[in-house]
Amino acid sequence: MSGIVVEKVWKEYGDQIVLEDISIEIEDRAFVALVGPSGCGKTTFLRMLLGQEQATRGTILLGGVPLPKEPGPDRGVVFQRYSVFPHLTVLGNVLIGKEMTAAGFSARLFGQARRAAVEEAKALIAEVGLSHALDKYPAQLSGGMQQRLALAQALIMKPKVLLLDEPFGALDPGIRAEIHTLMKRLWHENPMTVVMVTHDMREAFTLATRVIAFERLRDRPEEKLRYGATISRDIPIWPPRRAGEPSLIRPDRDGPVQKGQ
Ligand SMILES: Nc1ncnc2c1ncn2[C@@H]1O[C@H](COP(=O)(O)OP(=O)(O)OP(=O)(O)O)[C@@H](O)[C@H]1O
Repeated sequence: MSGIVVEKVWKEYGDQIVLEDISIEIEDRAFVALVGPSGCGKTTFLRMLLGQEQATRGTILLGGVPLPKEPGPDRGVVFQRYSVFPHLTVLGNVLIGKEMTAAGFSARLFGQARRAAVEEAKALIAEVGLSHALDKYPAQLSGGMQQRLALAQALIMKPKVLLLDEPFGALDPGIRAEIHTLMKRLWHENPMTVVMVTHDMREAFTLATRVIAFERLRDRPEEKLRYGATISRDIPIWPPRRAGEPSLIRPDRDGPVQKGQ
């Protein structure tokens, strides 16, 4: 199970309260979009889910158990940029997670284990439409291709939760629409919960099952540093989208997406 429960979470840096009293239940297989003004703490929240930052107060549960205090293979992440390793090829970038976990310190796989990992990586690379670029390096790829690669790199570890920090924010509108279709397909096909930070409301409403807005509700100058952002809106998408299920009302918009679309 990949549901997330956030209970009375606060995040403070020194005197500055970034997030205050956040409580939310994110159901298994949801696709949550986090929106809100710049600097209100969306990335900080995502980094807490990743395990890169710890809550100052409160608890976060993943699948009913406390979140480990460091990033792990159960949580994949894709940033707006720099998610992939520049010195590894497309294939190398997708294989690296498997190599690191299976082979530990030497970061090498051998024999049958390597062949199986290469096959799995190639299948995933095909899923994201990069089969023709197996031996290319990230610098030789367009921005959209790099983000497709970053998705494949995260997904090979079969994360319970995929965390996306404005992953498509730097892409041109046409490329962005294509990658949205891919993202929908990946969410329908992989048993994971997705939490995505975005500035783009259209993107939020195109992809998500639920849109959560963070906001600093009290913003008097004298209180500026002593109040953090909290959840100001929690909007379920209607008609509802459900992972892996065609929608009776809007199958073209909300149902599983065919490969090649
Ligand atoms: N490691 C840190 N140390 C101190 N302050 C930090 C740290 N990380 C973030 N902050 C502060 O926390 C606040 C929220 O930052 P965060 O990046 O989470 O906001 P955001 O909503 O993601 O912003 P944006 O939409 O512009 O990316 C900012 O005031 C930032 O300066």
